[in-house]
Amino acid sequence: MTGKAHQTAGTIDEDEVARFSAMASEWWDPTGKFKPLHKFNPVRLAYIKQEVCKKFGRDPKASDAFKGLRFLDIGCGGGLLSEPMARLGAEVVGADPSETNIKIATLHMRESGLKIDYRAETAEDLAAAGETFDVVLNMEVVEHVADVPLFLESTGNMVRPGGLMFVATINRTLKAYALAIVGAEYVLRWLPKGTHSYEKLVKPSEIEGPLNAAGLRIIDRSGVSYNPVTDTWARSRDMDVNYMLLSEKPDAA
Ligand SMILES: C[S@@+](CC[C@H](N)C(=O)[O-])C[C@H]1O[C@@H](n2cnc3c(N)ncnc32)[C@H](O)[C@@H]1O
Ligand SMILES: [Mg+2]
Repeated sequence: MTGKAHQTAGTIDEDEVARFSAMASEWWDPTGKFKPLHKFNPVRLAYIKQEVCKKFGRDPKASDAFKGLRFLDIGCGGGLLSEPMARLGAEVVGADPSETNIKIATLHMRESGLKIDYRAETAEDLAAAGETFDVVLNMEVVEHVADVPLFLESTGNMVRPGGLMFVATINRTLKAYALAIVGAEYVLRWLPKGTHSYEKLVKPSEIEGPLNAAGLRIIDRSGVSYNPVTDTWARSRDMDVNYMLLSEKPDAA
């Protein structure tokens, strides 16, 4: 510790953003410090595809299933979600307060031959600019922000009527402390020590309240659980550790 005062501004916790910037070169290394996100990707991408296609009446088999839909990937990091969305035809804004992350994401997007609107901005900046989206992806970010209600309100307000928001995070339970912090950081070393702090973890009710206040309605809740035999993650009913919430904004009357 440096003894320096803990700096926060709006939803930004400077220590958190600096931690991600320092690891940014590893975003696209499936065996590096972001290995858990690479491992999560199949289950979360399948879920997003299924739910977006259901909501917007798209054919999940179509290569351009998301054509004409505008997505926000908030806290996009290196773009592990932005790229597959763009590949399905979505118009994607990827935003992250870390300039370093945005540089890495932009380089990788060019190598992939995709077009994504990457911005080093916060949710509150985008909301203040009046941006709106059909789908907001809010994945593994809420446990790293300085002001959870402001973050959820800002992202929630940007969902268009008839639109969706996906939130994924880690619950604040003893089981999550044992598995997602002690297990994943200290025993298995899947993540660098200090990646998650127990007191910053967020309970589902602490997400649902602010989302309801922003006019969203929760339509699905699921756990995401690890199977050590297959070394894969799958959706489950156990929300005690990793979980996802899907919410929708009702159509304008
Ligand atoms: C665990 S990563 C998740 C990356 C990406 N969403 C994914 O799931 O692949 C968390 C990201 O949140 C970003 N972040 C931290 N504070 C933020 C804030 N206040 N607003 C938006 N993003 C933030 C970090 O820079 C980092 O890229
Ligand atoms: Mg996390």
